[in-house]
Amino acid sequence: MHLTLRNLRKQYPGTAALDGVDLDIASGELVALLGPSGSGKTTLLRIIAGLLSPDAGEVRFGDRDATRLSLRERNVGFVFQHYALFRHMTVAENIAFGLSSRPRARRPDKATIARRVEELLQLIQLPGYGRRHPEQLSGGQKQRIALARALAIDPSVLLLDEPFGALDAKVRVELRRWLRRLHDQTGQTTVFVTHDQEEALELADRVVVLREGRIEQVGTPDEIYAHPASAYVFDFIGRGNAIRGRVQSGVFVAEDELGVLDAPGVADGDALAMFRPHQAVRNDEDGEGIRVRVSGMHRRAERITVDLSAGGGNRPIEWEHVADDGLLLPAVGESLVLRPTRPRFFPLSA
Ligand SMILES: Nc1ncnc2c1ncn2[C@@H]1O[C@H](COP(=O)(O)OP(=O)(O)OP(=O)(O)O)[C@@H](O)[C@H]1O
Repeated sequence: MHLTLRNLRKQYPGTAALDGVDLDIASGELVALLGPSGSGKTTLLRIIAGLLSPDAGEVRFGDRDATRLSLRERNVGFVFQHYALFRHMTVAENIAFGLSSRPRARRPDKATIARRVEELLQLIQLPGYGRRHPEQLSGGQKQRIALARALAIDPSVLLLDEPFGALDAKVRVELRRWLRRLHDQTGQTTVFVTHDQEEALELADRVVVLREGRIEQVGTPDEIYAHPASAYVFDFIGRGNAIRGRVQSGVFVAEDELGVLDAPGVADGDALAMFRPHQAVRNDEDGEGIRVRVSGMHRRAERITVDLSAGGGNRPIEWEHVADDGLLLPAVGESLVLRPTRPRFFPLSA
């Protein structure tokens, strides 16, 4: 099932939760909606689900205009952040719910439902859990059951609203890999909401970055990471350093005479130079780079971060290394020139 979203708008008093969203989602794609709190992710997901009506715009499921259809009529599977399992029901009854609550004419018989439940328990790798009750499950298991329940109805599209948001970090990582494998098996069109960029980049075929109710960029994880369309995306997608300055004839001159960087092909004007903490080298010889002073150093697992400051201490810069025995680190207090190996330049509007 492919989805087409056209010019979706949703206004709340004082806030445009969605301000003209256009998006095409191909059949079988796993798309992540990524953005900070308040950027409109949940509003968009709920409009796709039919839980919320847009003020304007169109939602198409395949060739069908679904804008005014209910959740049930759209036949979507939905998983919320907080396990919405029915506590008084067994796992099997929970998974069966969407099928067993159908009107009699469309309800499969008991044996068919039982077979489907068994299939789904296998698929989510929890065979034999059918008789348990939700309180006998871990948080991660509950979310897998919630997913099985959403899949039971053979949904046209699977919609997941921060499904792993309430789980601890290690379980989250395991579950997102598991979800990716499951998706590769089922090929189910899936839209996944997250504010965690690592989760989006690891899981999705394509990532949609939202900002204040608009789409800032859509692309594969590699495109989004390597070619962020704006300083906003660069910043949101990973850690980054930023230096203000001005580009003139292919050279970026950092403000306050902090240094210069080659900026071939970049348009003249005020700009922000951004680079990742691990994409920089020391370059005291030929002068291209930013003059900095080492203000501190800390180690996190296998990584060492050197804290630098440029221009009298008010511009912190992080320079990250993977620790290895031969590494020659500068001393705290030392001055050096740091050359970003892959800087990106974004125009600064006045
Ligand atoms: N029922 C509502 N009434 C008023 N404003 C709302 C309502 N629902 C959402 N909003 C506003 O719309 C904007 C988008 O909200 P939305 O929940 O879609 O963001 P989000 O990206 O999902 O955020 P989060 O990650 O915090 O869930 C926010 O500014 C929010 O305050």
